[in-house]
Amino acid sequence: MNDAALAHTLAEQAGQLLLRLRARMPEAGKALGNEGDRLANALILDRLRAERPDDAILSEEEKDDASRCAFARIWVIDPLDGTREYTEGRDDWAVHVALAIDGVPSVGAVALPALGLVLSSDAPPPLSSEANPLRMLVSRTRPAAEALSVAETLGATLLPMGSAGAKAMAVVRGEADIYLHTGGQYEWDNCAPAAVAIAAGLHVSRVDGSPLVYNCANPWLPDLLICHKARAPQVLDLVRALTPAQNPG
Ligand SMILES: Nc1ncnc2c1ncn2[C@@H]1O[C@H](COP(=O)(O)O)[C@@H](OP(=O)(O)O)[C@H]1O
Ligand SMILES: [Mg+2]
Repeated sequence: MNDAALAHTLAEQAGQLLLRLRARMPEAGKALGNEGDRLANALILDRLRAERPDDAILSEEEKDDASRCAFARIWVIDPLDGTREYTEGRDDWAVHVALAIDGVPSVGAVALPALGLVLSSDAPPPLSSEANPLRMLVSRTRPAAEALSVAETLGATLLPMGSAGAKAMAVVRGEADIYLHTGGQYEWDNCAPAAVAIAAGLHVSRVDGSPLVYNCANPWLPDLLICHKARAPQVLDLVRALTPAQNPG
């Protein structure tokens, strides 16, 4: 099985496990989230260790191992992104399985199990046109101030949604136009979404316009922009205008 097929299979299987678990204990709240994180992580990591023993792994639910920084190939895993939404019985949660090679999000699969979908970098859907007014995704629990400000300037409609994967895939699927986030995320929150969005032909970057780089010693990767390529310069300019200029002296 090639890397893309493996990512797709693991995201899909973990998603099915999470759906079955939630059907068994729908009211369990935090305990459901913890159990979902643990079981989905075990499923993905057991299989990865068996099938790709020479690759490094970074997972939200696994103790980090500093030796990973020496590896060119690293699987970056979020077994359950949008844990809060998962426990609330909502649809906006995801499973992320990505492979970064030399820091680049090269292969990825994002399962949206409650929607019965797996989006993957080897077969992304065709892009649709932007809507008018633009539709802009923000976190439903902690919308970034910069995103709210940019949305107002663009006259964009706000779409609050949980999960970085669900939001990124909403742009890939043509359900929304811009996902702009600032203030905090880790590599596992955005690596698989970035891989799928790049393969789909979207603009994917940090909010300063630089590329998202993976397998850094510190996995903190706190901001991103995903949108149509033609829209990116305008959004990046608007974010820059909000960022206080650095004082060199
Ligand atoms: N300010 C922040 N600091 C750290 N992580 C953040 C964050 N904002 C969002 N995230 C993480 O990004 C994912 C999507 O968040 P949101 O739904 O608010 O957009 C969540 O992942 P998990 O559900 O895997 O913890 C959340 O923990
Ligand atoms: Mg996450």
